[in-house]
Amino acid sequence: MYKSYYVSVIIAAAGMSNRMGSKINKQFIDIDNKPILVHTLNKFEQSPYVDEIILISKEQEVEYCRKEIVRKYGFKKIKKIIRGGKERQDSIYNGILALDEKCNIVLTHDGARPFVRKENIEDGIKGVIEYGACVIGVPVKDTIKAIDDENEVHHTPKRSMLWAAQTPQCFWKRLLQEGYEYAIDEGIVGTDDSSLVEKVGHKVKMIMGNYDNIKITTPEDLIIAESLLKVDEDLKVKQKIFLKTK
Ligand SMILES: Nc1ccn([C@@H]2O[C@H](COP(=O)(O)OP(=O)(O)OP(=O)(O)O)[C@@H](O)[C@H]2O)c(=O)n1
Ligand SMILES: C[C@](O)(CO)[C@H](O)COP(=O)(O)O
Repeated sequence: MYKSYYVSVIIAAAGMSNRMGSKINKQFIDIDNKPILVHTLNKFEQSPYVDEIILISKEQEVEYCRKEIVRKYGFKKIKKIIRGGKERQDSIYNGILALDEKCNIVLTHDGARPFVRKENIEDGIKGVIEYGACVIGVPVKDTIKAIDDENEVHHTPKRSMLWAAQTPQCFWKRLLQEGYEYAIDEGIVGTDDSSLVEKVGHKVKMIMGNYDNIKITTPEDLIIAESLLKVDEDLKVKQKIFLKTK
């Protein structure tokens, strides 16, 4: 369907895992007997719309990723393993510099979001073709308060206008590059890729994702992750029983 496009995915896996407090990079922790990062990479490897994956890793983990992730699990679409930088933004920028010259659509994704669905990947690519830039996200469920330096509530934004941004975040390559170059020139640091593209003045469309596309950040997220996998397994068993009885 998208054969005239070359879709690259940058997977950021070079963080410090400070909030997880784990001795090893949180992305190497097993859930359902496989590292979190392997679950994430599988989703993109299996998408027929993805042409290449650029994996961003800490310098001292590049060899580990090559042997224990790429070779061991037989990933074919991972074309390069690139070292990350201090912030997520620096890591993604290193990935942008390493993209194949044929690339015209880029999806950025957190290695720590293993529950991305194939529909999110497809919706993201469609979103780029239609709008130029889009982010997968979900409407927030809590009431959000903006606070001041004294921790006093400054104001309460209207909840119906608030969405939580997830990844994948998806762009024409030239828009993403423009956003990142502008951020470097102006010294802007954002917590996601979209915010940099927004700063240049480009419109970014928000696309409905799923509440289970969590970013594994703190220890309790591991418990949630195991439960989500169990729900997945239960569903598969139910589907098999359903198909057998049909
Ligand atoms: N310099 C960095 C920082 C983050 N990431 C990646 O970006 C994703 C989202 O970041 P986050 O969940 O915040 O991971 P960490 O930075 O590792 O977490 P913490 O802030 O708790 O240290 C993760 O997959 C992480 O590995 C990265 O590639 N390079
Ligand atoms: C990109 C992101 O996952 C969107 O929710 C998020 O902003 C990453 O932030 P973090 O500070 O690296 O957790």
